[in-house]
Amino acid sequence: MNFFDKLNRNILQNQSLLFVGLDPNPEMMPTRYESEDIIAGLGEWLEFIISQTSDFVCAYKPTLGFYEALGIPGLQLLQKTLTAIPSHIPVILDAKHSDLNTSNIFARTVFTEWQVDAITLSPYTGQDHVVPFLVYPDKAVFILCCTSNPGAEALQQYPTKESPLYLQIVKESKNWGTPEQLGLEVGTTNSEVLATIRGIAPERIIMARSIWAEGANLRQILEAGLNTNGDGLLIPVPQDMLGSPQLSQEIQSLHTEINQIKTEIIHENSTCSVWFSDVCLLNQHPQQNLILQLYDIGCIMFGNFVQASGAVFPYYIDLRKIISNPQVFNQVLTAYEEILKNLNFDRLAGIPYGSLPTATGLALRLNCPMIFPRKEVKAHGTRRVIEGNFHPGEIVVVVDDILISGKSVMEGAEKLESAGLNVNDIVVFIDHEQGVKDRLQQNGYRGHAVLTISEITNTLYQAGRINDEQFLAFNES
Ligand SMILES: O=c1ccn([C@@H]2O[C@H](COP(=O)(O)O)[C@@H](O)[C@H]2O)c(=O)[nH]1
Repeated sequence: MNFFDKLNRNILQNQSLLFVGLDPNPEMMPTRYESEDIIAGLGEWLEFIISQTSDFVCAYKPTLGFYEALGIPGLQLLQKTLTAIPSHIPVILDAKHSDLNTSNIFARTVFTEWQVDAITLSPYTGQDHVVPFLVYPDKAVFILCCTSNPGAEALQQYPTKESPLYLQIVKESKNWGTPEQLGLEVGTTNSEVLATIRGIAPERIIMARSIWAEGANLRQILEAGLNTNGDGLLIPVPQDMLGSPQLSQEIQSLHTEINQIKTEIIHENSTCSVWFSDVCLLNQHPQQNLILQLYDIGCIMFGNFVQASGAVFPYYIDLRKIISNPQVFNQVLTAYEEILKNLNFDRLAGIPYGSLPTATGLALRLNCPMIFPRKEVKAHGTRRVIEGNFHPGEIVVVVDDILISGKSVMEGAEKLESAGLNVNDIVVFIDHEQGVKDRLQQNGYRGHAVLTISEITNTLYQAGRINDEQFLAFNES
């Protein structure tokens, strides 16, 4: 199970957004654990913390620096701590790793040997540093966006309060990994900072830090940091509480208080009292992962977009972007392939320009000759309407990105037919619905689509990527 699912399962099971920092800090260790053997005392304390809190948290966060500071016995203690954490609870190793040169080997050690589920990283070395951690698909990273340390302000707020560096980190790091694999670490006592980050990154898990430093206003923190589904925010258990012999009771009452405020906030924010979506939250679309990735790389946009026909749609699909993301491109090709393998054809044709890379990828994968009808015929050279070799009478399957009115794909098919080729099937990635497949049928073509636009919007809504307003705008269009 991947980090994201493991985390969400614990959030649900323990009804908790709380996480516990496991810091073997001798300065914070309660006196009742003091002994000749400091490592043994710290170990007992950490085991007590885990046993008292495991029913009330969604994750643990051991801080590597505290273990390292204790030398080799400290790293042995880390192993003991990791063993003591129940295996169903995700572990976020707080390493703030920042060295590009050691990133490959460090990622391998923490994820395959220590088997932690996620790690915190410093953003300064950029995406190159993050990639070695993201090649482990079940694991995740948290990017340090800001800290509450007053001395850090000179950097974090630079160059201006309106456009500070820490917000640039949030914006930039969103391009580095999917929301399932990349979360944000936000250390702040200021709920406005949290609210601004939530506004920029509505889809990310935010791991809040330092919120208790100035006597936190829990309600403000939750209002600022929760996502539209009322989660997506991890709250630290206050450090002082971890020294208490009544830890279990204290964490339980904090847990109750948070859930109570959270319920109130969700209730207050549910502005849509009469409208119920018909999305079934239990059924996950088989292509959910791919849909979310397409959304995250900017292939699916919501807003008011004018189409070629002049009509305004509440969304725009730009599948041309997939060529810049080989991992998503590959998955898209696999989805087309699933349909193509059941069809009968001699050649494959892409509709320029958007679908030429896809058709090329499929031709290579299926070892099938490719051709394409030109969009405009050149006034010089061969003046060919169809590029590539073919024999009249052959069957050609047409591949395109999205069907809106069906005009572009049918124009392409007609050019192929006027050259003596036969087109029976048209395969697209997205069907806009509203009768376009029937229109193809009336013109003698069978239309096939990997996804319909409503499957996409339902999935995005269900996953919290789009809000009620965007979802409603789509359904009313
Ligand atoms: O969201 C969209 C809408 C349209 N396109 C482009 O238009 C054609 C499909 O439109 P028809 O009306 O079916 O001709 C499609 O091939 C795209 O090139 C788009 O990319 N995204």
